Amino acid sequence: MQLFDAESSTYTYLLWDKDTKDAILVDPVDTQVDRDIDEATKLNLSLVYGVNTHAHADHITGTHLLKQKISGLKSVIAESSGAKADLHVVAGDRIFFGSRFLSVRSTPGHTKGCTSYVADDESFVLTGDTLLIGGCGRTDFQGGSASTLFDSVQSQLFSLPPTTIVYPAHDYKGRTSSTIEKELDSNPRLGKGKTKKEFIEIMSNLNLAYPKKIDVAVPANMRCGVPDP
Ligand SMILES: N[C@@H](CCC(=O)N[C@@H](CSS)C(=O)NCC(=O)O)C(=O)O
Ligand SMILES: [Fe+2]
Repeated sequence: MQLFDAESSTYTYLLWDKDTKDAILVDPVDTQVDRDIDEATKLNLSLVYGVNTHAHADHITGTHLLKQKISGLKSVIAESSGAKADLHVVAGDRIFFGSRFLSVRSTPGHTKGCTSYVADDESFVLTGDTLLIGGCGRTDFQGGSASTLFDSVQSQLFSLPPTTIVYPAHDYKGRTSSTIEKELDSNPRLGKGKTKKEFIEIMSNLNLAYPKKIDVAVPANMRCGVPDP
């Protein structure tokens, strides 16, 4: 299930095993944790993990609040993020919920710890801010690198089956999903025909304002969403 936070344009994903009802939330937002828990409760699910694709810069993750509200729930993030969590994952790991799992792919570039999570049957991939619909995450802070992001997308995401559905952590234009094929064919920043040199040039001329909450969000997210003491 895809859930949306309008303030930060963030997509949160609720995934579950339909037999065991074990469930996980990927990229929960602090202000939406009660909504997320309500959705899980309505479906009689048991939340086992709160997973982040990276230490977000634009909002505080909901993993800290989820841990406070759901007994036994564990937070998860990539070891390479340097952020605190109960469980640190590396490329090739599997995050199980019931008999279903997500495979961990390391996709640095937007941040140095960015991770994408691929469904066990490769039917979809949660790309975080690495690959957005018709775009990609910015590379101008948190150890970002356009060269690294280009390599991550080419090697770790464009190698997935063309039919794999792309579910990003954000969209700012109301779009909900894409596919690997569509992004390969027509992503204007790094789709077919775009060289790494062209991509680096594009990324160095985005001229985006810094996220409004960056100074609060990044330190909190490095503590798994614990707000400033
Ligand atoms: N205006 C928003 C922040 C928008 C932004 O910078 N988005 C990030 C993803 S959140 S770290 C991004 O990578 N955008 C790429 C793009 O091309 O838009 C705010 O103030 O929070
Ligand atoms: Fe981000």
